[in-house]
Amino acid sequence: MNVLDLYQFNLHFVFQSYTGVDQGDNFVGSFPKGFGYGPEEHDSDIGASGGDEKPRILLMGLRRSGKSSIQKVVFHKVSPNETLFLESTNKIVKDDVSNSSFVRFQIWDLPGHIDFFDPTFDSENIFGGCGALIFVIDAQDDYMEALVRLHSTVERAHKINPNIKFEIFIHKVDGLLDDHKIETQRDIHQRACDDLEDAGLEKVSLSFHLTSIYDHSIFEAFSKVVQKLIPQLPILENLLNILISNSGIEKAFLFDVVSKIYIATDSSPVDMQCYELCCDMIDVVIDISCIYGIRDDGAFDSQSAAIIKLNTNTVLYLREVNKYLALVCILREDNYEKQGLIDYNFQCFRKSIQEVFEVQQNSAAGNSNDVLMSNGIIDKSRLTNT
Ligand SMILES: Nc1nc2c(ncn2[C@@H]2O[C@H](COP(=O)(O)OP(=O)(O)OP(=O)(O)O)[C@@H](O)[C@H]2O)c(=O)[nH]1
Repeated sequence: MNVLDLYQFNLHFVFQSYTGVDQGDNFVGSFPKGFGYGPEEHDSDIGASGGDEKPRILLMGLRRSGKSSIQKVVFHKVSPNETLFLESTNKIVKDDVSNSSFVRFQIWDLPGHIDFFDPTFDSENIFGGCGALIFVIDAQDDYMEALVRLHSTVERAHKINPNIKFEIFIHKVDGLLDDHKIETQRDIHQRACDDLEDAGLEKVSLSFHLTSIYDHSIFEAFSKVVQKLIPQLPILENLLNILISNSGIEKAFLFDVVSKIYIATDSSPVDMQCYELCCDMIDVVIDISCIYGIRDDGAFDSQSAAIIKLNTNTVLYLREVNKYLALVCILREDNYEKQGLIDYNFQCFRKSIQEVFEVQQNSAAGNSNDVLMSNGIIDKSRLTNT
């Protein structure tokens, strides 16, 4: 069920600006031209060299476990039902996700049948430049074979690159009852860790996520994977903490608009319903922009903003941070009375984010990590509550 239905809210839009897109080629709900991850999808033979310095995320797992579906749903806006007809992947499929400075990486979808001992499988290159390895396990199937495969994959990958982060997606949990989900996660966790311990690899840490393409869990899990690859994460979290504590905001997410993965949030726990609500708000804003927008170079600009008042005395507040990032906040209606303060604090927040970008660029140009560390601390006095 759509979360928006649950809340039965009265919709009050305040579009301070919606500079939209050309309507000719796009129907409502689609992403406008030039507002996607781009068609840079390459097929590659096993062992072909990547030759790109962007962080790499590998999608691995047995055949039909759901790897390609995850990639298509999260990064190409394919609807979950359409994945029923996806063909099996026979080669490594590389997908370049470069839509913002914070979210720049490649996803490599590896076929389920890969043989590590095949001489054409260049594991040094494939695991060597990899930031995170997502191993997908089909929770609706017998997972014993998948666990054996997971173990050999982790063993091999860790030997080549000890810095890889291993993320286990216990996938297709939409078919399981709540109790069964928890029990499956516990069992897989236990067995996978026991296997590693037996092999003397107890120091290798695995993270587990319950996922499905039929709800927001896959976006949430991907958000967490991507966040681990963002060196500026502590700075971003700190900025969000300062923003919410000075503005009477309950929860704030910094969203990558296209994928709807959140690249940072404040340090209060993430409630799935809040996350879904914020995702739905982004969809609504894009749809409205597509219908009523007047510009053809993107759905947003720096002045774009939207406010939705729910009949639960809650306000959703969305502001564009830049072309790719949006701040989405949830706050009580009473606190929204100080809109000027929130707007002012947001401007400071946005400026600080830009500084983080600039420092990152300077750092890349000067090839100095020190620059990032020394200049990355944002001046707290810019977020004021006076
Ligand atoms: N119920 C359910 N089915 C899913 C989910 N994710 C993927 N599937 C289905 O699983 C089947 C296999 O998905 P693929 O994405 O082709 O699997 P794959 O791992 O890429 O397969 P190979 O390319 O053969 O390695 C498809 O019919 C999908 O619709 C999910 O979250 N829930």
